[in-house]
Amino acid sequence: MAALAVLRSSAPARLLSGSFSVHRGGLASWQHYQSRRPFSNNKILVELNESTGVAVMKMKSPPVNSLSLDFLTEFSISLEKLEIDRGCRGLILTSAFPKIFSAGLDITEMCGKSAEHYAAFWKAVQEMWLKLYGSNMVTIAAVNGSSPAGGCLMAMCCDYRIMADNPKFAIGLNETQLGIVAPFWFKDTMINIVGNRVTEQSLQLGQMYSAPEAHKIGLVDLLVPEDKVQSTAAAVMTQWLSIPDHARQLTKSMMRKPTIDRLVKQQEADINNFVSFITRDSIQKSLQVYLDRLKQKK
Ligand SMILES: CCCCCCCCCC/C=C\CC(=O)SCCNC(=O)CCNC(=O)[C@H](O)C(C)(C)COP(=O)(O)OP(=O)(O)OC[C@H]1O[C@@H](n2cnc3c(N)ncnc32)[C@H](O)[C@@H]1OP(=O)(O)O
Repeated sequence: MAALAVLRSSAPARLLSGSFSVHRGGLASWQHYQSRRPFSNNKILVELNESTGVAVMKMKSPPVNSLSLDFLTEFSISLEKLEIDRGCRGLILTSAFPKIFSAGLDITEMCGKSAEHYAAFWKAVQEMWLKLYGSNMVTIAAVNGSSPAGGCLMAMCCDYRIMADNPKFAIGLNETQLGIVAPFWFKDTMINIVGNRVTEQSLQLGQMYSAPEAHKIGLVDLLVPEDKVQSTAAAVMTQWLSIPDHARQLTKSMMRKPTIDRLVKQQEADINNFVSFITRDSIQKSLQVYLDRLKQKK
């Protein structure tokens, strides 16, 4: 968080516009952030409304917004651009697809690859979490579909979660169902929202909650009809933005810094843990079985 605060205060918006090709239009128009990365397929669509200072980030990586290395890299770059843009105070994170917010980490990135690949992938997951959980902006997740594991983590990083009121949509940290273990910073993020007891049970059972259940345990803050998710997110954003930025940001930092610092202090060790865990034969087998089941379910 401190690092992001420094970035924000030291990088003038003029520099950002020049470096990253941010095109600004009239007051009422939406701005499109174009990524220049050659490997980018534009898996993330960002629209910044200059008059409100609110950006809507839509995840658009078919079929299910799984978090691949490319996706995570593009996500972190997009987020950093917004973070250093003084014209942007709030971020609404949502999905371009009805029914799926995000399927979580891309399981194919964790199967049959090299140790170097796993290390790079895990670093990208860490960076996504550090940037989103540590953001100075007001962040609201407009959860318009199911959101298991890494998808749930993304939503949990936000300041407020609004979910479509559909019992078919599920959210939760289901890692144990895949035979893997949510790392301590996933666990800490969840504890900070729903407390220790609910987190312990959820993580051990790999529990997925329907939208109404998630609301009941406080994992999501508000349920609204599917067609009202975006408009409600915008209305809630207006409320949050009525608080002076400096006071809200310092309060957010005070609440989240200890959790963030815990990972920052052991980022390398956490990558090594991940690599040695994911390269075990038994874990590779579990993931492959899970993936095969997913593909066969049709
Ligand atoms: C000691 C401590 C050490 C710590 C070590 C750390 C260990 C690792 C920790 C990892 C942390 C987080 C893990 C994750 O995030 S794992 C991902 C978990 N996600 C899931 O379980 C979701 C699985 N997907 C679904 O449930 C469904 O797909 C859906 C999202 C509900 C959507 O359903 P649908 O019916 O609309 O679509 P479906 O036909 O199922 O899927 C379409 C195609 O997409 C493929 N797919 C789905 N999810 C993923 C995914 N997460 N990764 C890769 N691919 C995915 C699916 O296989 C279909 O493919 P195809 O069309 O058949 O080819």
